[in-house]
Amino acid sequence: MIVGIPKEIKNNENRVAITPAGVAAFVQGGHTVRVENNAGMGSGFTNEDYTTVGAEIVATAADAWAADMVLKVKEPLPSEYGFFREDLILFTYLHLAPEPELTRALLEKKVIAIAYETIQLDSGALPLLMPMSEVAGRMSVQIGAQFLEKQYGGKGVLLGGVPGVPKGEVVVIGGGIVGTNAAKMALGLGANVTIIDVNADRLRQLDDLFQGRVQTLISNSFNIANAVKKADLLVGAVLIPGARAPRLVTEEMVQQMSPGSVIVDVAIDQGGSIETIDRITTHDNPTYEKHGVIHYAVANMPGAVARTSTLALTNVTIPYALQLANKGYAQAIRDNKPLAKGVNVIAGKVTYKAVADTHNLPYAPVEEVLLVKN
Ligand SMILES: NC(=O)C1=CN([C@@H]2O[C@H](COP(=O)(O)OP(=O)(O)OC[C@H]3O[C@@H](n4cnc5c(N)ncnc54)[C@H](O)[C@@H]3O)[C@@H](O)[C@H]2O)C=CC1
Ligand SMILES: CC(=O)C(=O)O
Repeated sequence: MIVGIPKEIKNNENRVAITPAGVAAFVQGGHTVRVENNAGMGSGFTNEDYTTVGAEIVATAADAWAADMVLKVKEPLPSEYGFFREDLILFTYLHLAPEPELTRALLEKKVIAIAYETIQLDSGALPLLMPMSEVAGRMSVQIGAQFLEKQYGGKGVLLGGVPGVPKGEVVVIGGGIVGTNAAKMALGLGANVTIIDVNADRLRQLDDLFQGRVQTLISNSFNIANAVKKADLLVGAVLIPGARAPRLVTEEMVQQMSPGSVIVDVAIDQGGSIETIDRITTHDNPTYEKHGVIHYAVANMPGAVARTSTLALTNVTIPYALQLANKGYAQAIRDNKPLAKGVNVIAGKVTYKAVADTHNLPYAPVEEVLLVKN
């Protein structure tokens, strides 16, 4: 199989979908890997690092997309839709719920679109989202701490306080991977931390994990309103896999926050969980102010710490990509239930229910589509 690795083109997206170690594994399996010129530079991998282990360097994005399977990091942008074609295997983050146009383009061109973020183990864990959620969760607090500083427009609160002075209040909505990692960092800085989740069992686990050092609250609008009001830093970290993020924090709640507070909505890649977040921001221009509150809504946060993120991401994506290459997509999907859950679009059908429901499109189970297709 020919595997293509285009250079990422999203604003400040420095990650790349393969490392030299990944190339070596594909080449050992008898595959050809075409890496776009300088695709790895943002993560510290030179063209030579790739050619040494057997990759071909290709000059243009079109050359990299002319492959049987394209591995990427972020969802394709409109300028890349022209590379779609029938039976191209596209393995990447897709986040289709807030992306109707991308969904339509993948359907029309009958791409086999497999989303990292919906591959799911029987335990419910999302193994290809997890490492980037660890990164973004940790980053959310360091970013929030920075924007709380006066010179960045914040209210001038040090999250850990100092003896004799109140600590900062960090409120995290969603106690999964992002939320847990945000809480770890916030506690490490010495802040007061509240975690809100809809799943009471998850709150019990968090209470054990943090040995009572965080306040846990069940998610309802009353608890959210009270917690948001006192937050210096609010982190949005909810997820319903595949679906648009629920809007849990209303504009009225944001108006109750004190001026110079900061919101970091990590869940923006699934559409965002805060009503006043009405746009995706970029690393170049990461914040805007509304009701005196700083809003941060960057959808590719890990791109800023690309070396760490590329290594962490490819550790988990490449084993699945190798199965797709070694067995062919149909057999790989049949053999691997978690991988099958990653298939969002195939043969012009939406095969992930939450995506179909969000866009009011018919849903077709992937197993049924494969039966008809092959
Ligand atoms: N902006 C960025 O660069 C990045 C964004 N993300 C995104 O962060 C979000 C969170 O990801 P993970 O932590 O990995 O997900 P997760 O599945 O580990 O955790 C989500 C949590 O939200 C909770 N939840 C669901 N509905 C809720 C509600 N109504 N109220 C309160 N809690 C609720 C769930 O019970 C779960 O504990 C996802 O949208 C993910 O794609 C992840 C990495 C990077
Ligand atoms: C999860 C995701 O969208 C990212 O790492 O950019």
